[in-house]
Formats: sequence, structure tokens, C-alpha cells
Amino acid sequence: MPAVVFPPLKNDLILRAARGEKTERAPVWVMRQAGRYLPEFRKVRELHDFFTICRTPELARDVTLQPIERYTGLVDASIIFSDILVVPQAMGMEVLMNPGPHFPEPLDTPEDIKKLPQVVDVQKELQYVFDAITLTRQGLNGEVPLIGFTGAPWTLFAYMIEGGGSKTLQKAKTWLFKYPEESKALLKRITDVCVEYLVGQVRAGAQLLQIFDSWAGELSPHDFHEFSYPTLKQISTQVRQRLISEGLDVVPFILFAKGANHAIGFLAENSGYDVLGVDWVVDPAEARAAVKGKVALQGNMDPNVLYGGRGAIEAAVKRMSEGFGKGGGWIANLGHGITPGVDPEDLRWFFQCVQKYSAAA
Ligand SMILES: Cc1c2[nH]c(c1CCC(=O)O)Cc1[nH]c(c(CCC(=O)O)c1C)Cc1[nH]c(c(CCC(=O)O)c1C)Cc1[nH]c(c(C)c1CCC(=O)O)C2
Repeated sequence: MPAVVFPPLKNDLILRAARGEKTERAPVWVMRQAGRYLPEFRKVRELHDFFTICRTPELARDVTLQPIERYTGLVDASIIFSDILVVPQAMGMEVLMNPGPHFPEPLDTPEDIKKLPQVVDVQKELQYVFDAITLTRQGLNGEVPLIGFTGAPWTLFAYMIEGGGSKTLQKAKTWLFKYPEESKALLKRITDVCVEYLVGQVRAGAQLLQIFDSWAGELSPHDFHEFSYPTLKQISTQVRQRLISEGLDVVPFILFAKGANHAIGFLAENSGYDVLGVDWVVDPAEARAAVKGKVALQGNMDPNVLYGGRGAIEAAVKRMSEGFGKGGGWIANLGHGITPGVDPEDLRWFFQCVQKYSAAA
């Protein structure tokens, strides 16, 4: 299959920062930047169900482009509109969004794994995401790079067992501690699908890849190393090998292991990711010290500061910029996704403040 030719890229700030280079200012984007805080997104959502948007490449493209159009010149990356839960769907599970994620038939015991198909044809099941990526790359016209993503195996495993959000992850942890071998086997199956899925996204046109391990911080350091880290390492190793052997671009890999701040020094040294995303519970200067310049960092303002008004936003961005410093290798972002109640003009102010305070002296 010949590679698709895309319009030339006009803004490569995030690609340079992801490689650890010094940049004229920090590139900036926010997680969930196409989402319910945008009135133009809510309008599309009135007409279409959430997963219908994900599965209709033209709609996914239009929604991905909404924040790029609204914040032209202020935002430095786009992220494909989709969800981490398309992977469990591809593995044969039903997932609804009403309004949070809901699995009518979660995995109760290891016996239930038998209900899932043995082989997953990732190319076929997730073709709609690949098509959305290709269409979005065309639609972006080179304005900013496009990020592809997947959920991390541990986070997806937890959703597949809990059947939705959970405060304690009691069911998923019961699996880990009662059925460790079966848990590792299921984690491995999810990992294999993630590898195929990420390679397919680069083939389709993704220019960076982010792995969301949203529930990494629910595991003790020991259990993170036992159950999550090996899958994250397998992903970075195998995806890189596959990109090289297929002659595809070896794009930067971003790992957002939310809450696993105990591990960032280890991850910087060993994980094979170019960028580590950090949440707001870690101090920027301490994160910098922990990773010893081995990786770039992404983050980390508390998303709730966006409710504090312009003064609070400006002060937090100034502090964050001073903390990460002017050495380069920093991608400004929130420490987690933007939430539905934020005023889009306050997000504009966040972007403007990053541009001002992160500018190299
Ligand atoms: C855990 C997780 C999910 N999805 C995702 C994660 C990892 C990041 C994180 O920890 O937040 C990732 C995700 N979900 C969505 C994106 C799109 C790209 C982006 O703009 O960042 C991305 C990268 C769209 C979405 N995913 C969802 C929405 C809102 C649903 C709607 O439109 O009704 C959007 C825009 C729904 C969703 N999807 C999920 C939840 C828990 C929810 C409900 C809570 C919420 O609304 O924030 C699962």
C-alpha cells in the first residue's frame, strides 16, 4: 500500500520539544481538547451518539479540527477524536456511553475471557480510526501535528473488568491478586492489540503517539512494576521495531501514567518513551530533576485552575513555566483532561499565558 502524501507541516514545535530540543517557547495542547466544554462540539453531540462520531471519519475529523479552528496559532497539536474504549470494542466487548462508559457484560472471572474472540483483526475492527486519522491529516493542512493514542493495557483491563468507572477498582484488583497469571495473560492480549493499533495509526498518518495509563496511580509501586510496566515496555519496544521494519516514521512516544509519579525516574531511564506526561501532584522542578534530562516532560496544570479566573490561570502558568524552566523538552498541557464546565475563553487565556511565560529569554 503506497504511503499517503500529506500537506507539508507548518508547525513542528511539539515534535522538536518531544525530542528534547530547546524550543523558542513551549508547545501547548490540552487533553480532551475536542470535548464538551466547546459549544460547537455539543452541537454535533446533539445530533450524533458518541461512538457514532468516533466511527464516522468525517465527523471525527470535523470534531478534531474544532479546537484547531477556534484557537488558530495558539495550539500546537491536535489529537484524533476517539476514545480509549474502542480497543475493548475491537476485542469483542460492548461499550455504551451513557453518559460515562458502561459495559453491559464486563469480565467477571477468567472464565469470561473465553467469550472474547481468540484473534482480533485490528486492521478491520479499527479501520474507521485509521480512516479518521488519514482524513484529519488532510483536513489539518499541515497546521499542527496529529497525535494518535491508545489506552494502556492496565487501564483498559480495569475498564473491561469493572464495566465502567470505579472509585476503588476492587474488581480489577481482585483479578490481579487472586488470578495473577490469568491477569497477565489478559494484559498480554490487550498489549498485542495496542501494538497493532498504534502501528496502524502511524501508517494512517499519526505524527506522535500517546499512551493513556489513567489508572496507573491506583497501583502500588510494586504492582505497577509487576502488572503495568511490562506492557508499557512491550508497546514502546515492539511499536518502534515495527515502524522501523515497515519503513514508517519513528514518531515520538508519549507515556501518560497518571499518578505513577514514584516511577518517573525509572521510566525516564528504562521505558523507551520520549516524553513522560505528569499530573499536577508532582512539582515541575522535581519532575525535571527526577528524569535527569533523559526524556521530555508534558503537563501539568491542575485542570481545575481553569475555573479560578484569569488571575489564577496566569499565576499558575507562570509558576509552571518557571518550574519546567527554559531548557527545552517541555510540552505544556494540563495534568489531566479539560472538564465540561470550562469557559472556552479561559482556555484561550491559558494558551496565551503559556506562549508568554514559556518564551525563551
Ligand atoms: C479514561 C479515558 C476514557 N477516554 C480517554 C481516557 C484517557 C484519558 C483520561 O484519563 O481522561 C481518552 C479520550 N477520550 C476522548 C479523547 C479524544 C481526544 C481528546 O480531545 O483528548 C481521548 C484522548 C474523547 C471523549 N471521551 C468521552 C467524552 C465525552 C462524552 C460525550 O461526548 O458525551 C469525550 C469528548 C467520554 C469518556 N471516555 C472515558 C470516560 C471516563 C468518559 C466519560 C467522562 C468524560 O466525559 O470525561 C474513557
